[in-house]
Amino acid sequence: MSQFWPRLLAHRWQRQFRLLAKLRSQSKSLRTSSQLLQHQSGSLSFKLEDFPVERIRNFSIIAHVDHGKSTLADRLLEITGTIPMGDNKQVLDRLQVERERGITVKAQTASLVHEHNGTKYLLNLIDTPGHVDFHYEVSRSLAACDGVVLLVDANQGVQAQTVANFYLAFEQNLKIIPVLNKIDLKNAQPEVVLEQMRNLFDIEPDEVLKVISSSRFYSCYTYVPNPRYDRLQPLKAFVFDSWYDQFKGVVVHIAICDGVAKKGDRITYASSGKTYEITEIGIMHPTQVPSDVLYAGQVGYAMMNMRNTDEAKIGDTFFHENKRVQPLPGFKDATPMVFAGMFPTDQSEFPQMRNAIEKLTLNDRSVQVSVDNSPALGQGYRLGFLGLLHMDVFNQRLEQEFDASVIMTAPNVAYKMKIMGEKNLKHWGTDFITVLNPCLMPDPAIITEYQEPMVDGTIITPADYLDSITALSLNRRGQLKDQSYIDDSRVMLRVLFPLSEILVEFFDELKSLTSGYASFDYEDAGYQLTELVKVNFYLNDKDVEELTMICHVSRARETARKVCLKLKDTVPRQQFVISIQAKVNQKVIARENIKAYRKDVTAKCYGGDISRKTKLLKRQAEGKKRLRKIGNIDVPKDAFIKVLRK
Ligand SMILES: Nc1nc2c(ncn2[C@@H]2O[C@H](COP(=O)(O)OP(=O)(O)OP(=O)(O)O)[C@@H](O)[C@H]2O)c(=O)[nH]1
Repeated sequence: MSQFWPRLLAHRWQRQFRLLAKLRSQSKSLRTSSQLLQHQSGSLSFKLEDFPVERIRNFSIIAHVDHGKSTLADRLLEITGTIPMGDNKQVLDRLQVERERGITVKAQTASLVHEHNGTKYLLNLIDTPGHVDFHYEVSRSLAACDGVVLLVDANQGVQAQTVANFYLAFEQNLKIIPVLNKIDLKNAQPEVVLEQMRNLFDIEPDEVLKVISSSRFYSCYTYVPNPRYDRLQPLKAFVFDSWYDQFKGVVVHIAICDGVAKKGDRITYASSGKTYEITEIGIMHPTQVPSDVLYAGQVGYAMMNMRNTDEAKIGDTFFHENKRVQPLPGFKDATPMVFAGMFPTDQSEFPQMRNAIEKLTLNDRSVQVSVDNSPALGQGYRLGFLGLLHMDVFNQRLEQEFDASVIMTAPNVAYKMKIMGEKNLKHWGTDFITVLNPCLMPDPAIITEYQEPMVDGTIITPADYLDSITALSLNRRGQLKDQSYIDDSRVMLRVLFPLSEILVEFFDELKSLTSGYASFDYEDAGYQLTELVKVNFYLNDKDVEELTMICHVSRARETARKVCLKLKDTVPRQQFVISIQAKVNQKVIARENIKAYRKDVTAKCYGGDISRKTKLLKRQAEGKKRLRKIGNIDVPKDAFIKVLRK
């Protein structure tokens, strides 16, 4: 039945449905928040003034995926009476995408008060994501901390992200409190894991706290040093996160270094010189609770009637108007690894999509945004992400939090190319260009050198799988750099991979080869010389630009064949034969044919009902508007997406 519905109606209906689902999920999370707020009676039961820096502890919980960070945060919130005791599960994972996927994608802050040996402490804890794609969140959070709790699962042991997170904290000179978690599990091997920690991090077994569901954890914050700031100095506040609240506008997360910030204060941002009035200020307890004031060493949120989302620059410093202080160094920009085009499903929705992207990137500064245009998909953006999961989550958040309906093209990496010829140098403005969009790759005749992005991969695996992992790595053009045992039966491998080789299905293959026992993490390793080709696709000799791709010489034929087959399945038959070809430098490397088919929409109308025939022909004409004409071939717009999606 639905195939006879006008598409627009179906599209509207889908949007309505999404909106309804969104409202339902919002009211659910509002219920949870209001329960929490009721528990807090809407105000704080303590005074922030009573917490000088000596009685403040700011720390992050860091670990590999699923090692128990959010659960530990739940227990701490309960033990300190911040939330009622009960069946609390990952309370700080507030986003719908986090609840649905069961992973943390956004670092979340909570301030709590706990009494230890007769002294009350103000704890500010940050629950961080574990997945490599969100490591920017972790590194940003560490800027507001003096220490970290490094959690290790006693069953799984040290994993690839444990190593990455350890070094992140180590390089920032933070106090590391090692905690062995899940020691209640039947298969827990605390002795083996302690040995791994000694081998890899030089941490002695007696330095490690052993906990079951965090029951003994609460006292470990006493090992975190207190912040070294001064309440009596002029105000210096550091902005380490920001987000857009539908009702309240732009909200910033701040760490007060020196001085005191109060509601009504006029403050100036170091980077823009713009001045605002603080309209609300408070702490996350664990939801926003106004306190009207924040003192040196404390962490909280503030609102200041910003008109544009780009005014809340993460990494910025603010101070009292006319009382300028030396700003803090800020953050290094994230280096995007994967790029993809993003277009509205309907061009008339471009303004809504732009608005949604602006608001969401306020909460996720690791996304790089530039304007893009495609002949088939219209006006849109080219976005840079830290990985495929990051790209997927961003897409889902756009739909769930902003009701934006978007199309994403296939992901690609950024290649570098050296070009020659004076005319070309003038045209490009440089002899070394970065190509983010394969369509914009110059003619290979003027390219003298190709470079592709590389990553340093860390794989931790039981030794039994060593041979199959080595074979997989070689098949992905990996170069084995190092191999060492971290205990009697587990090995850590360092492999240099071309980034393009680990983007698609590598992780899944690794997991299935090792029955889920291997873990993988990677970091940027610069660029390396390579051999690349541009593959163009043609339908009856017409170039289909949006399918153009750049790949390694050795991969061209296999990739081209896959895309041709997918096109054959996706492009509807027409009244003539369609030839599909993939070419490199005008040489055909793969081809398929789609047989002719004569479609007569009026065929089912026997008899002479002319009005029915006219109606069918009119509907067919309307349908053509949604088609992209390539030469004389009508291709539905979603056919590209189906082909581009791997
Ligand atoms: N048996 C046992 N299970 C635990 C313990 N701590 C956490 N878990 C379980 O481990 C799973 C993962 O816990 P999370 O707290 O979501 O892990 P996480 O590190 O926050 O996960 P990401 O945010 O996705 O990286 C959940 O099913 C928890 O119930 C523990 O001490 N013992």
